[in-house]
Amino acid sequence: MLPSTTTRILGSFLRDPFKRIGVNMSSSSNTGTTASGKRRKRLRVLVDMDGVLADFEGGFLRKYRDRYPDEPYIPLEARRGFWVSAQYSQLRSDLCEKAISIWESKDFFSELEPLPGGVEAVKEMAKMDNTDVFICTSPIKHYEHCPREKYAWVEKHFGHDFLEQVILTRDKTVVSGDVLIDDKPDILGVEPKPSWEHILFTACHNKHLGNDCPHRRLLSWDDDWRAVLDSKRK
Ligand SMILES: Cc1cn([C@H]2C[C@H](OP(=O)(O)O)[C@@H](CO)O2)c(=O)[nH]c1=O
Ligand SMILES: [Mg+2]
Repeated sequence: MLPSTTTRILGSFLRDPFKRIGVNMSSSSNTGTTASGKRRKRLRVLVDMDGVLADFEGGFLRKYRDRYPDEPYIPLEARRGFWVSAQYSQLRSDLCEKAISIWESKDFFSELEPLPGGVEAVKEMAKMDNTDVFICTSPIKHYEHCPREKYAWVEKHFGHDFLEQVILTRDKTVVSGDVLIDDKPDILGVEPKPSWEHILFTACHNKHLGNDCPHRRLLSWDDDWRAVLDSKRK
């Protein structure tokens, strides 16, 4: 049985008591109404976590150098390719294991520093009319610490209620949305045509990609993310 309108509105209020319920009520489908009476598209924004909100690369390098002070390392300016372990194994094959040991350790994900402006931007998005924001992040398969620590990170930086907005998935192509802001250049999965447009968030490992990479970019959270969202409402 379909939930009644009241149940849906109540559910939406309980999920986000700070959102203006009046706007949600006028948007039982995916549209809302502006002050001028025009229908406005309701937007679903998916925001990646590592490399977009949380500083995976910086956190990795710091802990790798602390644990293996005598081993060679790759400075962030020299990072190429999404997978850290792939580049470390090119440096010396046994460094692959050492790199992996860092993000499989307890406290790695929970202690990542926020990237500048990211938490503030997502909080602002979440308050915008006609906008639903989700943090869409992939856990590593070594699951002892990572999934719990990703939730702990969101709770620490956004508060307990925002846990409602977390999507943990290894396949982001099956998640529906209008945009996915993500630092991984190739996001593949079982769905060949994901509903979202991938906006590539610039990171040390992807900034050198030129025309090989067809996506629109956000250079940082200082870049005009509001314009990107507006472009998807039209
Ligand atoms: C192994 C590895 C993981 N990650 C991140 C990406 C995923 O998080 P996210 O989806 O939040 O970006 C997570 C699991 O792969 O760890 C990197 O960014 N670089 C790496 O080299
Ligand atoms: Mg990422």
